[in-house]
This record gives sequence, C-alpha cells and structure tokens, in this order.
Amino acid sequence: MDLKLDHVSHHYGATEVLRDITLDFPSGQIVCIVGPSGCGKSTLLRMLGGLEQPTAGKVLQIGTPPADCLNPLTYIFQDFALLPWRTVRGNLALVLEDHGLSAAARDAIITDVLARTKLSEFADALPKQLSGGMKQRVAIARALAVNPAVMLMDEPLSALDSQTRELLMDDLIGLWTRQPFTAVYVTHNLAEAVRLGHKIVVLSRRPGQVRDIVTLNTPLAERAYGDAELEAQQQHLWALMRDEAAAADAELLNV
Ligand SMILES: Nc1ncnc2c1ncn2[C@@H]1O[C@H](COP(=O)(O)OP(=O)(O)OP(=O)(O)O)[C@@H](O)[C@H]1O
Repeated sequence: MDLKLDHVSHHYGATEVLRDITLDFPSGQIVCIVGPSGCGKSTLLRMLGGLEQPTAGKVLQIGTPPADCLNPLTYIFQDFALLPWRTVRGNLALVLEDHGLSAAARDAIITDVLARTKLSEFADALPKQLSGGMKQRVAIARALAVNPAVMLMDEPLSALDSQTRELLMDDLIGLWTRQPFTAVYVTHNLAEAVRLGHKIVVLSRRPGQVRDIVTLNTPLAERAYGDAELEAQQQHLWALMRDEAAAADAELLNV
C-alpha cells in the first residue's frame, strides 16, 4: 500500500503549519522527513496516520495492505511507549489481542519478531531491565508484529546515545534488507536520514513546504558509517536547511 499527500495544508487556529504538500510514500521504501524545529513534521506524520485531518487537501491510501496485516499504519515513538508492568513478550502480545488469532498463531508471530529484532533471550524481561536501545527494539518488534503496511516513525532514535543510535540504524538496515518494509521516518538527525532514507524530503520552516526531495540510490546495506558519499549528501542537506533552521530557532526564542 502506498501513501500519498495531495496538496495538503494545515492550520492550527490562525497558525499555518503545512502549506500545499504533495508527496508520495511508495511501498517498500523508507522516506525520511527532515526540516527545522516546528515546521510541521510530526503534524504531517499524524495526518498520514489518520490522527488528524488536514485543513485542505487529501491523504490517500493507494492499494491494499498486505493480506496478513493486522494494523495498516503503526507508530514508533521516541519514548518507546511500552507498558512497564508487562514483559517484552507481554508488550508484543498486547497488539495481537482482539484480532481473532489462535494462541499458536500469536506465539508464532512473537517468536518471529523477537528473532528478527534479536530479542529472543529477553522475552521475559520487564522494560525497566532493558537499556534504551533494547526498549526501542521492543517497540520496533511490536510494530513489526502487526505486519503494518506503513510504519510511521517519529524521531525513534533521538532519545538514545550516539553509539546506541548507530547500532539501531544497523538493526533497521538489517531488518529492511532481509524483509523490506515501508516507513515514513521523521528525524532531526541528517546522519540518520542519509543512512536510512531511500528518499529524503526537506521541509522549509513553518509553514512547512517541500523545499527539496533528495533520492539516494545506494542500497541501504552498502551505506557504511562514515562513508564519504553519505557525508557529502549530509552536507548538501545541511546546506539546504541551515538558514531555515537558524531562522526557526530565532523565531522559537522570540515566542
Ligand atoms: N495540537 C496542536 N494545536 C496547536 N498547535 C499545534 C498542535 N500541534 C502542533 N502545533 C504547532 O504546530 C507547529 C508544528 O508542530 P510539529 O510538532 O508538527 O512540528 P515538528 O516539525 O515536528 O517540530 P519539532 O521538530 O520541534 O519536533 C508548531 O508550531 C506547534 O507548536
């Protein structure tokens, strides 16, 4: 299933947040959204997830979700959003309830996603026993468990230290390479965008408009840490964003 924004604009009261955004989110690709603080990235993600309706324009779902998809649009948040009193397995089981699956089918899904996210040994751990990186792997496993058509990822690595971020980027690349998934990935971090994005959408400061779309053709599995070409892409993105980011920062300070 593809997602599309068709001339989407949005206001909160008198504040114009997004202006005339037309974007395609093709199946099997990771599309990163970058842009200065407050330019409407999270708002755009909420629109894609159907949590908010745009003031103008349309959000389109084109095609059908995979046959065994339990939840077409699934979020992954910065703060993991795990239930602290449930084990890893219990957190995964939660999203499989109320879908009419047999216990054996639920167990099979949980076993599969635990293995894919290298969490099999931690099935009985509670969130408080896990590092931040592990918690986010549980959140990724929970999203994968429902076999979503599209994962909506809102700064999923930004609460983690830089080494853990690198490890999780490697994990995401491994997961995608073994079984491509579709994701919209909002981030402030240009290094993440060039490692993970097939396409990187650069938004202007608020009201967010599409400033540029950068397509990266290097396969994800070949994008190594410190790669010179990625570094150049990152600098190109920063050149596009620098002035807008500075202006957005100054604006926030004056609020
Ligand atoms: N529910 C809301 N009601 C009113 N204003 C809102 C609401 N949600 C967001 N805003 C405002 O809309 C603008 C865009 O917010 P949004 O969180 O989408 O931006 P962002 O690009 O994700 O920001 P950041 O990079 O800081 O996370 C901001 O000025 C924010 O204060």
